[in-house]
Amino acid sequence: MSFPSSGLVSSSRDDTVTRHDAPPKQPPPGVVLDKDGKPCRTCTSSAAWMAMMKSSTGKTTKPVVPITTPASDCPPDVEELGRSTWTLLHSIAATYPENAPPETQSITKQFISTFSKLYPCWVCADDFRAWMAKPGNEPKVKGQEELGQWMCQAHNVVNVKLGKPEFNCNLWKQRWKDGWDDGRCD
Ligand SMILES: Cc1cc2nc3c(=O)[nH]c(=O)nc-3n(C[C@H](O)[C@H](O)[C@H](O)COP(=O)(O)OP(=O)(O)OC[C@H]3O[C@@H](n4cnc5c(N)ncnc54)[C@H](O)[C@@H]3O)c2cc1C
Repeated sequence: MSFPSSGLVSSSRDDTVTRHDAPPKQPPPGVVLDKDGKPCRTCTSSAAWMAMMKSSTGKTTKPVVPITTPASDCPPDVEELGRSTWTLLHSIAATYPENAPPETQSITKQFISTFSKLYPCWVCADDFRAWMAKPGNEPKVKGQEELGQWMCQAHNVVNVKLGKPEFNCNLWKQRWKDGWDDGRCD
């Protein structure tokens, strides 16, 4: 499926901005388009994706049973991708050295920089890179506590953007390393 020549501003991974000249055509509500005008699945919630599929065909695909959420072995939407990625990123912080040697600090900075260019939700990646580029927001990689706090702060920026509550960063280690003090993870 494609939405050619959307007329909308769309951005690409190399930070160029493309304007299509054809008459404007709105993407379906909540659906983010890629630079080539095709819907970006990893930038879109599964609810918006399925609504688009339904409206484009007039019916759900393979309607053996009413489908309200995709099967668990479908390509990830923006939320599943995000949850999996935060799990990886916070887990890296949770297993990071207390005091990282220079080589480890260097590869961690490289990893975060590369990650922010390759993240499959391009709108998310663009915003993440823009936030990191602001003074004071560059990755803090000297040791575990510093990296964990920075990751928590970065995650909170996205939480706020999405209208979600901020996470208490004093608790990041219980959530991602030690388990909760009440013992439910033991
Ligand atoms: C770099 C990045 C940028 C993103 N940008 C966007 C975007 O622009 N638009 C969009 O729609 N989605 C974006 N996402 C996805 C979004 O952040 C969520 O992952 C997604 O909405 C699913 O949210 P969730 O409520 O299931 O929990 P998530 O936000 O995925 O969090 C998973 C778990 O982490 C814990 N947690 C929550 N906040 C914190 C924190 N601050 N520190 C430590 N632990 C925490 C909680 O226990 C939570 O259940 C982005 C993801 C990443 C990795």
